[in-house]
Amino acid sequence: MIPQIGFPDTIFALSSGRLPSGVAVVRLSGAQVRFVVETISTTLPEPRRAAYRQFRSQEGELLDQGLLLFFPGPHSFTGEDCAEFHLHGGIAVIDRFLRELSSFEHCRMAEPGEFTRRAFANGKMDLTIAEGLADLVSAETEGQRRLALQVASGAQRDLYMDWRRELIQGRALIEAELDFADESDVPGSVSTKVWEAMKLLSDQISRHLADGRRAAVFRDGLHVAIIGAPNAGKSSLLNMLAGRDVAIISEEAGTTRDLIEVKLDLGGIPVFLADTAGLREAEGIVERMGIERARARANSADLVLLLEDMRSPESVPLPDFDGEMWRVGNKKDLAEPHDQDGWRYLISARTGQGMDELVAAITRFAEDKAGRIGNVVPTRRRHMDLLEATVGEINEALTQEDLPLELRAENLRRASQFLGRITGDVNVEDILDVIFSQFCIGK
Ligand SMILES: Nc1nc2c(ncn2[C@@H]2O[C@H](COP(=O)(O)OP(=O)(O)OP(=O)(O)O)[C@@H](O)[C@H]2O)c(=O)[nH]1
Ligand SMILES: [K+]
Ligand SMILES: [Mg+2]
Repeated sequence: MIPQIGFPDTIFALSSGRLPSGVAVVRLSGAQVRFVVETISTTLPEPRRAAYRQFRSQEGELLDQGLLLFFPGPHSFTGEDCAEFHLHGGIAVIDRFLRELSSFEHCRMAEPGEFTRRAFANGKMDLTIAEGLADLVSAETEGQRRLALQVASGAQRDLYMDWRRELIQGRALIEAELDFADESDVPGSVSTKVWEAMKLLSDQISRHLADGRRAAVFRDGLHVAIIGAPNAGKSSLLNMLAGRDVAIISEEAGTTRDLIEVKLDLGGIPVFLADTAGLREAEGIVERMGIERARARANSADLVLLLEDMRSPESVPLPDFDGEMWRVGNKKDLAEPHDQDGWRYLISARTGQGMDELVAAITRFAEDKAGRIGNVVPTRRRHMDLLEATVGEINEALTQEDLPLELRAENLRRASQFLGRITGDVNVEDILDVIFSQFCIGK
């Protein structure tokens, strides 16, 4: 049985979404749960079975009626006694119910992520699984959901624990060789094998880091900027791709002054698409500022769509940009056949011609950037930093061949500690606040 770490407070929160809603779930965890449940609904229901009950205040006033579930510790999400009240999702209902819970001694509202933090403290999950759950709750695209689920199901933890075991074993072999050096007839033979294995491990972690840099696109999204001369049809293209009237369109050159951004979901990848001010020698200060923003945005984009009116492509002062840029010819509906040279894609932002091809191409570009989901990848900056530190230690051990073996074994020890910090097996007290504060309340 997992020993329960004694938290003094019983915590509760609205764990379901925004009110009003059909049903709202209020979750509790802690030592007072049995008492609270018995007081509000007279008796404790059978463990893990939904019971239909009336819920009453300590003064006997009817608060609501609905389903109640009781999960005795340690076989619960947090490892403590837990309960769930399924209430009517009215603002006043929930407000009154939460006030009632606060009136119990040692009961208080949970902090963001506090349920999961208790689950971690009680050995119910490692840190990567906790983080995967947070990502699962906040996943907005299919790609994010699949990555988060992979992490939440423990694939990342298993991989890092394997690597850590390998490091610990390597170090143990080297230390054994040191201890028994005099008796060994072929000194150095064991450690040679260990260093070979460590080289393979270091390469494997480096590849994993490279996959992680690609997969960051799932989290941070792909940034696409539409630039071009005034009246090329940039805002028309943005509206067409967004499927709604986000930006003002007019025949007046210089309509758009500010950056206008929409978020699309292309192939499960979040794509941030920005409409920008038309590039020209502007008279007015506001337009000049808008053009400055357009350039800055194009410079930091993963992909730039340079939009041109096919009938009269004007050369615009291009931002100096070394990323991917596609020339896209617009107003195909108005253009003559001989106007059609020199563009990668031809579209009409008014009629929608060529739009499917363009969207498919941006989606392919995003997918290439992100790599395939399937490999386990590090999903957070925190993982990347610690993995880089791990590789750094291993490589130091590998390259410092003239150093005494003790010191090189010490590098391996530090490497395994860095890995242990990812899963939370090695002292992580200092970072727990940061990690769990990013969760939502009620999780
Ligand atoms: N016929 C036709 N008209 C278009 C097309 N795309 C845009 N237009 C028209 O061209 C004019 C300018 O379009 P906008 O989308 O405002 O152009 P813009 O590039 O955002 O212009 P600025 O914000 O001023 O830089 C509007 O009158 C649009 O209706 C197209 O594919 N076909
Ligand atoms: K315009
Ligand atoms: Mg515009």
